[in-house]
Order: sequence, then C-alpha cells, then structure tokens
Amino acid sequence: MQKTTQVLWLRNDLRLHDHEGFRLAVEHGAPLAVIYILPEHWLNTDDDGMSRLGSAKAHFLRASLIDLHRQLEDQTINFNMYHGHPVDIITRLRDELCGDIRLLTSDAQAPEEQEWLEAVKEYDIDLVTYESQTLFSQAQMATLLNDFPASFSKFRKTVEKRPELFYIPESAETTRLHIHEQPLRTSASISWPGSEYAVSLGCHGGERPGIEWLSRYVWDDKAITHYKETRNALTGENFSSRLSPWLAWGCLSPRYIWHEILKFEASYGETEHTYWLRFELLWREYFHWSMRVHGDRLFARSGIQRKKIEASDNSVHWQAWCNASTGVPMIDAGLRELRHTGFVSNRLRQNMASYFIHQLKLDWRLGARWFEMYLCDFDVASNYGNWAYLAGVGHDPRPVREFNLNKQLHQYDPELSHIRRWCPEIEENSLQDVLDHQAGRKLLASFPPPVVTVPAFDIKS
Ligand SMILES: Cc1cc2nc3c(=O)[nH]c(=O)nc-3n(C[C@H](O)[C@H](O)[C@H](O)COP(=O)(O)OP(=O)(O)OC[C@H]3O[C@@H](n4cnc5c(N)ncnc54)[C@H](O)[C@@H]3O)c2cc1C
Repeated sequence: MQKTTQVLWLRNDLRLHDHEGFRLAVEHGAPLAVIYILPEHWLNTDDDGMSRLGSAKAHFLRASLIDLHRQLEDQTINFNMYHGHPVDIITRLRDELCGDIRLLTSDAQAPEEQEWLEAVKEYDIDLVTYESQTLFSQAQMATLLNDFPASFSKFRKTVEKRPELFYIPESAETTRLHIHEQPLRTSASISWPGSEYAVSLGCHGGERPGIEWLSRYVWDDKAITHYKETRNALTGENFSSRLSPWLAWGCLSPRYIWHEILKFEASYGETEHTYWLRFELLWREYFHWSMRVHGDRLFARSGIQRKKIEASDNSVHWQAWCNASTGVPMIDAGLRELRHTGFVSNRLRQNMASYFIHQLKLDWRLGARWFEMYLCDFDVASNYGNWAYLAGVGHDPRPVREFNLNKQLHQYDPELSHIRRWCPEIEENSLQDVLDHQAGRKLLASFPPPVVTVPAFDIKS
C-alpha cells in the first residue's frame, strides 16, 4: 500500500484555535506537512496600475505568517512557505512527496479559489475541504442556501432563531499530530512589496496579537460597552472593534469572537452594544454565504441583480482618486489613511464608495479592486458585497444608496479630527469652510479644487 501524506494548505485560516483542518489531520493520523502559498500573481501590477497586495496589507499578512511560523516551531511543526501558482506548487509537492496525498484546505470563497481546488482534483489528489472563515458550516446552511434570503434582515432573523447554529467545537490537540519530518523544497524567499508610502499599521498581524487585541478590547477596556454608540465614528480609540484584519486572514475565528462576546454578556449582561457587535458579524456571515451562492455574478458590473448600470472610464477622475487628490478633503483624507494604514472606518468606506460611484461615476468594480489592494482586512465577500450594495446591484433593497457627503461630514466629523489628521493643509479652516470647498461654493486656497463637487450643506446656527 502507498504511504499517505497529509498536506494542510493554509489560506485565510492562519491560526491554531478553532481549526477544522488541524482537527481533521489529527483524526486521520497520517504524517502532516503544513504549507502556505503566496499566489505569485498577487505581486504583479495590472494594466490599471494595481496589484493584489498593497504594502500595508502585505505587512499584516507577513506578520501573521511569522507569528504562525513561530507558534508551529514551538510545537516542532514545520511550516513551509511558497510563492508561485498554487496548483503548480501543489502538484510539485505531490511529486516530491510520492505516494498518496491527502490535501486539507479551507473551502473556496471566491471563484478564483474554486478554480484552484477544481484543478487540484484533476491531479488525483484526495481533496478534503473544511469551513474556517464563517460562523456556520456548509451543512448547517444547506437549506438556507437553496433559497438564499435576498435581504440581510431575513437572513439574520432566520439564523437568530436557531441558537444551535452558534456552536464552537473543541480545538484540535496539535500535540497529537504526526508530523512529516523530511524537509520539503520550499520557494526561494518571497520578495514582499516595498512601499512608496510610510506604512503605519495600528495593529500587528498574527493569531496571538489578534487574541490579545480581542481580550483588551472586550475585557480590559470594555470598549464593547459603547460599540453601537461609537461604531460610526471616523477616528478615535476603540470606536469600533478593529477585528477585521485578523478575521480576514483567519488569525481569529468568527466563532471564537462570537463566544467571547457571549462570555462577556454572561458576566456583564447583554446590551444593545454587545448585541450589535454580533449583529455586524452576521453581516459578514451574510456576505460570505452570498458569495458562495452567487459566485461570479458578484464580480459583474450588473451584480447579482443583473441591473444595467452606467459607468464612465474618465481617466482624470480615476487618477485623482489614485493620487488622493480629488480635492474633496473628506475623500482625500480617507484615501491617504487607507494607503498608509490599510484601514478606514466603515462610515468613511461607505462615503468613499458612494463618491466613487455617484460623483466620479466610475465603475464600482474598479473601486473595489483599489480597496482590495490596500485594505489589510480585505475580505473578498465583504468588500465586493459592500461595493455592490452601494452601487445598487447587490443585496440592498433600496434602488440607490447615495450619501450626502457634506451632511455626513457634519454629522460624523464635526471637529474635523479625521480630516486634520490626514490633511494638515486645512488645519486653520472651519467645518463650514470645508463644507463650502467640497460643494465648490468658496474654495480654500490651501487645497486643490474638487474634481467633482458634492451637494452644499449649511450648518444651522
Ligand atoms: C465599500 C466597503 C468595502 C468594505 N470592504 C471590507 C473588506 O474588504 N473586509 C472587511 O472585513 N470589511 C469590509 N467592509 C465592511 C466594514 O467596513 C469593515 O468590516 C469594518 O469597517 C472593519 O472595522 P471593525 O473591525 O472595527 O468593524 P466593527 O464595526 O467593529 O465590526 C465588527 C466586525 O463585523 C464585521 N462587519 C462590520 N461591518 C460589516 C459590513 N458592512 N460588512 C461585512 N462585515 C462587517 C467585520 O468582520 C468587523 O470586523 C467594507 C465596507 C464598505 C462600505
């Protein structure tokens, strides 16, 4: 009989806790090799000047891999890193390992990943997939997926009625793993993207920093007790949970976070704030399952609604966006923040996307790709799901969701704290000055004029 080697191919599940892949490997018992493949094309720049891995995002991913590497090393488990085409790497490994391969990896979210998994199966590899990014499993979702709710509310109400869904299995005892001992031929060291911007991440990638952050946010600072009230802010400490980068790379499991919130509620009581953080995690869940159901349609301009929408290819507008020089301080502040830190608040993301789609009138998918390059919490389902929603071709029941930028600025950054942080050139100006500039009514000398203005707004005295 041929010997079997298990290969655990980690993708967006860079952790040890709540990990079905490790659990399955322990259960099976054959020797295990743990690998990560950085897809080569993520490093290439496309015709629009974009790559898949901007610098802040690359920083976070790299730190997450290093943290995992160290944790595995402590348990004498080799972690083998590659870059190249995932299917090429896996088939090369199969040849190197000779014998039967049992490949364990996370279920596909995006169609691109589905293609890799389909291609791997062609090579006579025993492929076993598991869920690692969602609260629920495919089996738990089966009936809902056959008739997927068109709105988030319907989805939420259905799953909230089923508490048995919110179950967290025991973590695998990795000490019981049987490790493949022979060294594997890994790729030459990866040339990670450098940066033309000074990157200043507010957080460290990796499972252990993620667990620490969650514990501090929930238990030490008890910031969860004001979540609903502050979550729409544009800046400030602990205004939202900032869990998204760890969730995106799978350094934290959504089930682990969910259960920490439940534990907090058991100690201090459920409030609208603790509930709302779980509510937002369900939004993420909704987009993830929507992507499984709708696949490629989510990347079409007409979206899942198959609605014909117009978009221009105005290169002046596009360049202004790319250079963070739209002349609208609220937008340019967000663009600068995103390039430097890989993060922007949800409220600002909504306004930025609305401006991109409704004022610059560019194709929403270009904006989604731009976010994909820079966001260190890039999550294919949440990003494309939210952009499509704002473009009116996704799950939004409303036909158009256009934000009144000046009204939003007045409501969410009345002290100009966010704008001043990222656009110091308007340090001396008042909120009304900025509102007038953005509307093109009275231009600031210190800021370029808007490429496209937004509706005027007067502060009532
Ligand atoms: C145009 C646009 C693009 C976006 N792209 C992404 C993306 O690539 N990756 C990503 O994780 N989120 C994305 N979001 C959703 C949201 O902006 C971020 O999840 C949130 O800002 C992350 O900060 P936080 O962890 O402090 O969120 P919190 O407010 O603390 O929320 C907790 C968690 O709930 C989930 N969540 C909250 N809001 C949403 C939402 N609207 N959609 C899906 N999940 C949500 C996230 O996992 C988040 O970490 C996008 C939103 C917009 C409008």
